[in-house]
Amino acid sequence: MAAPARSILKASRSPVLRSAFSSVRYSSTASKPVTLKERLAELIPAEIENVKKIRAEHGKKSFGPVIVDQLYGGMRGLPALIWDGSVLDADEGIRFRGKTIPEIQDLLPKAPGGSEPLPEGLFWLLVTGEIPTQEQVAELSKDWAARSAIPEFVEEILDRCPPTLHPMSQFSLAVTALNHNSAFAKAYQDGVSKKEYWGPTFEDSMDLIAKLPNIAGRIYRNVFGQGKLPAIDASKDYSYNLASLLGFGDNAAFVELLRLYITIHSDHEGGNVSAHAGKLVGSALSDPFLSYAAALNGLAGPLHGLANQEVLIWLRKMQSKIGEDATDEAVKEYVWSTLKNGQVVPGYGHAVLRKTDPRYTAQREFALKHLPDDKLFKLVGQIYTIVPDILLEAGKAKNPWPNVDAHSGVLLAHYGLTQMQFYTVLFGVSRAFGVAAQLIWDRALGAPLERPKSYSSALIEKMFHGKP
Ligand SMILES: CC(=O)SCCNC(=O)CCNC(=O)[C@H](O)C(C)(C)COP(=O)(O)OP(=O)(O)OC[C@H]1O[C@@H](n2cnc3c(N)ncnc32)[C@H](O)[C@@H]1OP(=O)(O)O
Ligand SMILES: O=C([O-])CC(=O)C(=O)O
Repeated sequence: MAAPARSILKASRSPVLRSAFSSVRYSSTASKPVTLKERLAELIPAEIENVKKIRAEHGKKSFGPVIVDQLYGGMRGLPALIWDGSVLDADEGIRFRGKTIPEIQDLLPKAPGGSEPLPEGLFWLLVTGEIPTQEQVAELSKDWAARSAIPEFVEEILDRCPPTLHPMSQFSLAVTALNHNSAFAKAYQDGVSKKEYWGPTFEDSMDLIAKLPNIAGRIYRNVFGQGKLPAIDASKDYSYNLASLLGFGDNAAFVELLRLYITIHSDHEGGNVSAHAGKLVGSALSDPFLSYAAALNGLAGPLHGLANQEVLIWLRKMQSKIGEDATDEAVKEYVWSTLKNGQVVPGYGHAVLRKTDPRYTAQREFALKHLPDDKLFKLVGQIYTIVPDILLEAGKAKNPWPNVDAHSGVLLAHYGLTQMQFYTVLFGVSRAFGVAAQLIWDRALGAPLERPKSYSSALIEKMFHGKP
């Protein structure tokens, strides 16, 4: 993050943002840790006041002009959204509540014997701005395990899907169907006051996250014929259970990989397609299941989350064309042929980032530790030395460096999760953490219906006709 943005965060009056930099709050009662919902209930009133104050002091201040190119250019750089869980700096990459990936790897609680952060802790951090205790994280694992069962009719929906239906479409169907039991939808019908929206949103968000492993596991086993689903183990953490549902519970390194994977894919500020889709749909007071299904439909696009599937397909095609131990020259030729065919190099470039994605680096470090001799990992490393120069020479991409998707599939494939059509489902499990955290805050802070202004080209021509 750029230095001014960092100091703004540090100087923030927001109790939530400020707490990311201050010491951890522990329970006053020794026997029972403060739950996430209790902590939220403590934080919300002060944050409501804080937002009021910001709007009173700065509400009429400008971020600068909006130019016509931004309307035609996918709104790049247009300041348009509030998103509290994370902020992205073009050069440094993502910070979760002010913390870099190496910092959260260091600070968040780990599983016994593990060295990667537990995603439960990341969710706590996204929601509260605070690093939870080991006990609080263990309570969250238990809570999610207790909420993890999916209704029988959702199981039936998944079982009836043809295996040829893409796993992301199945995922979105199942998440949409969870709205059947939405606490928010019910509370709204029952006439809940606006001030209470956050409570049922919190319950739905917790249910959503908790149920995703069972949905993902069922899709994986149905589509790829991997046999019966085991039961969730209430004594284990979220990532262990997800790994177990996929059939990899006895592989400790894979479980660690999932802990890292879910943590780093969780949030990438608010303007990316999936996060924004979730927030936008949530602004109509659609419940968290409907909102997150919208996010998943965006994540399923090849320029966004599906790129992790595309990377593996591209790498495998490359290997079959030029062999496993190809020379740099052969790789260069293959990359150029991709560009000359009018295709993008998947896993490279980014709408905001302008340097190597720190999530790529975190995954590379995991690979160096656990699978340094994997052939596909070596190819990924070789490509890193080749693609940026080619993209620069081609002269179009603003960012020639790799993003998170350039590395994730290689790690999953190493442990035997080779079905790349499934990869974006795992991304979707993780991204729910960030979208859900913001949905809770949006409802707590009374975020309004989103409705930006659009213009026709004819009107733009008329507005600026004859003006320099
Ligand atoms: C989780 C995530 O969502 S991370 C991103 C995952 N997506 C990918 O990896 C797909 C490959 N990358 C891309 O397509 C792009 O870099 C995106 C979609 C991520 C960002 O798009 P933009 O913000 O429009 O990028 P940018 O401004 O650099 O694009 C300018 C031009 O360079 C091209 N370009 C950008 N990245 C690449 C690439 N990796 N390979 C080839 N061309 C590229 C764009 O297609 C565009 O071409 P055009 O002028 O003919 O339309
Ligand atoms: O930030 C973006 O535009 C894309 C995204 O979600 C990510 O990189 O994780």
